[in-house]
Amino acid sequence: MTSLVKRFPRHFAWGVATASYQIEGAVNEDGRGASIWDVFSHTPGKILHGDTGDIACDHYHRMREDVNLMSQLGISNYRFSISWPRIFPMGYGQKNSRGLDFYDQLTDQLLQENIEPLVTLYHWDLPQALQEKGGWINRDTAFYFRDYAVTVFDKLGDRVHNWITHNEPWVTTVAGHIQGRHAPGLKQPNVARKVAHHLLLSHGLAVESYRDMGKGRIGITLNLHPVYPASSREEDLTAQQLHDAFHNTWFLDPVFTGTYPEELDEILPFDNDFIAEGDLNLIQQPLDFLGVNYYAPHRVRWNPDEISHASLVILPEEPITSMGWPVDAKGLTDLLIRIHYDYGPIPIIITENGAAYEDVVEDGQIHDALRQHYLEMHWDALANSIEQGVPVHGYYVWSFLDNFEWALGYSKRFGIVYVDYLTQQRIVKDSGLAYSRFLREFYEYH
Ligand SMILES: OC[C@@H]1[C@@H](O)[C@H](O)[C@@H](O)c2nc(CNc3ccccc3)cn21
Repeated sequence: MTSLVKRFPRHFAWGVATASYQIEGAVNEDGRGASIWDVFSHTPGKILHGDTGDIACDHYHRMREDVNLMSQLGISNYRFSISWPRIFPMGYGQKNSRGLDFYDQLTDQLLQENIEPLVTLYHWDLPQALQEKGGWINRDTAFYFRDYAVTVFDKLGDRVHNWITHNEPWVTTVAGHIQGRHAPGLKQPNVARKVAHHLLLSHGLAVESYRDMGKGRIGITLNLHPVYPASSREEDLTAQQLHDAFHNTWFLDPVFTGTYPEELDEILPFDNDFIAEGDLNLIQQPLDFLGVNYYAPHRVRWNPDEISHASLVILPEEPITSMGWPVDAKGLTDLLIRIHYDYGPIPIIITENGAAYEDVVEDGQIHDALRQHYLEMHWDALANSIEQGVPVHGYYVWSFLDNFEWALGYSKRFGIVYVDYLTQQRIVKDSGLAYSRFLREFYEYH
């Protein structure tokens, strides 16, 4: 392990990540408005076991304890998201000062513990009031997002200098509007291109506003996968191209080149009546970094019945996590090198990487060797990327705490800290202790 710390630059930002709806709870407190995830999780049949984020990790009431635990573990960077409906219960208009106060106090607590905040403005919890006006299908939502971002920049921008506009707009678009397995639960492929465009437009508007207000760094986080063909057959190579457009270049291209990939039109044709003059220039705002959420590669075979014309292939004997995702750290290196050579030397931050496994509490401990091994393999792959010239500036474990895993509720645990949801007790897992030891070695070496 010690040799690993030498392979990362001195100012590399090691951290942990969470998201508001997944950990906060307190959904009806201090003036918070409803989000689309409150509505979705309370809709029968949408979430495994009928779980909701009503309480989650009760982080809204345990914030100081949680920040203190990060500090005890030697964590010096924390990525969290802000709940838009805590700030604007109706999505726009009347601000909720008690909602702003929570994030103000969280920021101050982090800085007191010498933990650098990385703030995500949108991690899927759209105010329900905006969904009732069309949500991301409505172009107005992009401008409401800009106004929300400006309000948060104004409140926290003197102390928060690292910002992410959106977490995984692909998931909001596809899981939320095509597959229906995420909020708002729509199955309308014909609106997907418009939803993605409005999400990207809101990103560009927020970045443009930040350039007038702030002196820090701002980027976007995309969930990206290297895409490998299952064979060298022509149809599998075609599947690779279309799947890559659907999962990766649909969002990478507009953000970095101001264009949409032509391959996408084969699988999601659209009449571009929703693209206004200047939109793509706005979306292509220069960024300070690209956030990459990496969990696993995609190996694909041709399947015209799938929207991307590709099905995922899991090789026999290939190790998988309890999400069914392959464990392949080299995929991270392959992905970062591709981004670097296709989109230029944009600084990269791994804003999420982690694994869910079945955790068992034994004598008050959790011996999660598989998760620890997963993480260490990916740190090695990240070092390989840096050694091959990719400017990686940070890495955030998903997640600090076990939390509400969207449609899977509390059935999947990604945390390096175990949460007993009956008692809200936090127990640092072996992977969390290993991370702490690694961080200590890193800071001692540098
Ligand atoms: O699933 C684990 C995490 C999730 O808890 C985070 O909120 C989210 O940002 C997140 N993104 C991925 C990777 N992308 C993905 C999204 C939907 C289905 C499968 C993978 C994993 N995760």
